[in-house]
Amino acid sequence: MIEVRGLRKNYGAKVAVDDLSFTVRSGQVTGFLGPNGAGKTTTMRMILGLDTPSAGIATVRGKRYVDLPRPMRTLGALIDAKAVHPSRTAYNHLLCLAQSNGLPKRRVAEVLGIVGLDEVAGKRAGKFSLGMSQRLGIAGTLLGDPEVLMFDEPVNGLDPEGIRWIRQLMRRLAGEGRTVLVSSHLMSEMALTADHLIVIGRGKLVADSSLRDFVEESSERTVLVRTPFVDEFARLLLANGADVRTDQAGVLIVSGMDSIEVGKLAAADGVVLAELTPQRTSLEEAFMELTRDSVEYNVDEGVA
Ligand SMILES: Nc1ncnc2c1ncn2[C@@H]1O[C@H](COP(=O)(O)OP(=O)(O)OP(=O)(O)O)[C@@H](O)[C@H]1O
Repeated sequence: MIEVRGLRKNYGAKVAVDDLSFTVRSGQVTGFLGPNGAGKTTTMRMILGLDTPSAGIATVRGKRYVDLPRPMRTLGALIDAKAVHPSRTAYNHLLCLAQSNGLPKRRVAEVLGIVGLDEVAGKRAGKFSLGMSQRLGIAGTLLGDPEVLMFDEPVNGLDPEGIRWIRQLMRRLAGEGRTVLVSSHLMSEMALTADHLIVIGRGKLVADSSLRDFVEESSERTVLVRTPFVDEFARLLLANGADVRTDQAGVLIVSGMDSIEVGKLAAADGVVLAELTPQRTSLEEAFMELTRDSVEYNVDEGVA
C-alpha cells in the first residue's frame, strides 16, 4: 500500500505538486493519470525518496521509503529505463543491483527469465532497444520480489507487442496481490490496464475512483438527432429541459434526455427524424475535458 498525504513540491515559485492525498491499494493496478507536466514523476520521485517534499508525507507500507529497512524488498520502482551504465551487460547490471542491496544472486537469473531477457543477458545495456531497456528496468524492480511496484510511463515509445507485454505483466503482478502504481498521460492505455484511477492536473487531485465509476460518471451520454427541422426541434428540446448543441448542419447533439424521450417528443410534435442515435463520449474525451484547465501547454493558446 502507498499512502500520500498532503504532499507538496515547490520548485521556486512553481508548485509541481499541490496538496496531494491518495491511497494506492494492493491487488489492483492503479493508473496515475495526468497530462504532461501534471506532476506524476515528481510525486513518484517523492514516494521513492529521490525528492524531498516541501510539505506532506508519502509512505510505502506505513513507512517513508528512506526509513524502510530493506527498501528493494518492499518497493520496486522504474522511473527512467535508460538510467543504466551502457557498457555493463544486462546480467552484470542486475548483479550489481542485487549485491549492493543484499539480494541473492539467484534472483538475477530469475528476473531475467520473468522479463524474457535470458538470451541477451550477456549483451551490453547500451546496445539495447527502448523495449529491451524497459524490460531490463522492470527486471531491476522485481529483484527484491517487492510487494509494491511503481512504474513511470512504462509504455512510452514502445511498439504494440511491448505495450501488450507490459500490460499483461502489470495485470499479473496485481493478480499476485501486489500494489501496482503506473503513470501515463494516455487515458486509452489506462482504460485497458487499470482497475483504479488517480487523475491529477497541475499537481492537484482531479479524480480518485475505480475505472468503472470513472467510465460511468465521466463519459457523458448524448443523443445524436438528424432532422430537416433542426431549429424548430432544437427549440422544442430546449423548452422540454434538454441541452442542445449542433456540430454540423442538420444534426443536433442532445444531452439531459435519453433517446426514447427525444423520440417521443419528436413523435408527439410530428417532427420527422432521419436519425436518432444514443452515443457516449470516449474516455479519452472525458479525460481531456476533466483536465482541460490544467494542461500546461495548450495547443490553441501556445503557452498556458
Ligand atoms: N527539478 C525541477 N526543477 C524545476 N521544475 C521542475 C523540476 N522537475 C519538475 N518540474 C516541473 O514540475 C512540473 C511537474 O513535472 P513532472 O515531471 O512531475 O510532471 P509529469 O506529470 O511527470 O509530466 P511528464 O509526463 O511530462 O513527465 C512541471 O511543470 C515541471 O516543469
